[in-house]
Amino acid sequence: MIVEYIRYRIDRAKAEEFEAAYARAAVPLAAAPQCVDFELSRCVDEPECYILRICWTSAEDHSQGFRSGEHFPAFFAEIKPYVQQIEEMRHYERTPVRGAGSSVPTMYDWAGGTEALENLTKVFYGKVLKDELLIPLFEHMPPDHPTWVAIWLSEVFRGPDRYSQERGGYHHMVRQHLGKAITEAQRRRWATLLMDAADEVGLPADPEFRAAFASYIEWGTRIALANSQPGATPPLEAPMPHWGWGVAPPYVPSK
Ligand code: HEM
Repeated sequence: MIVEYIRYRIDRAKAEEFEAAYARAAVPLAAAPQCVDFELSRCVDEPECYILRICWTSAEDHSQGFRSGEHFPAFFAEIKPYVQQIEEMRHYERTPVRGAGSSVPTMYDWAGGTEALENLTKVFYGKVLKDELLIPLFEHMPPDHPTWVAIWLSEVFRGPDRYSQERGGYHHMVRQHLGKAITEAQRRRWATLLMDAADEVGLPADPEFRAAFASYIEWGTRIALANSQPGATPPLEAPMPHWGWGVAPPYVPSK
């Protein structure tokens, strides 16, 4: 992916016209398969200055694919009158320095932290040990298993990285599922009992949290099942997965 920055200096009297032209140009831009996303911002301190950021799948895709593609003529027709006002138009490579801020709470905090997740797994494994489909897999589990799963979930949901620091991270976890030959019926029961436990211990029940939580559990259980099949050779080293809110961040009423 490559980021293109285009800086404009637009006469204040033309600002409204310029923004309207870009709103129209956004339609063919959004339709172009080479375009990842884009955003036009106006400078608060110097309102004549605008910056357009466009992420392209690659510099070549932009210069060759988009410019000779079917969406370019409609895009260019709208912005052509402003080409003379461009002060900079260049591609930038992204660096690894990036991240999310803390304006949105982590799923870990929203869930209630380690205590809430430990409570969840305690109640959950109580159910597992009474379930005839799951007992064969878990009857010999060590007593601290629920705690370690809670510590894993805490780290996945952006809480403390204790599973990595104290247990061996992804490398340790992935090996626990190898050779277990988990069936689809067992996977589904595992996920269902976890959701029952979430209700029972009062994990936040808002649609946003439960949707994000369930999506991790669906993903994780499917991976556990795949990794557990006879002959499966999953990578034994990989970064710790982290899960966020996805398309629906938590609903916080405005004050
Ligand atoms: C999101 C899904 C899942 C997560 C996050 C998860 C997490 C974990 C973790 C962290 C461990 C190692 C705990 C430790 O460090 O001691 C583990 C072990 C294990 N998991 Fe999972 N797991 C998932 C899905 C499943 C499913 C679907 C099954 C079977 C239906 C399963 C069966 C097991 C078993 C049998 C062990 C070994 C228990 C033992 O030590 O005897 N897991 N899991």
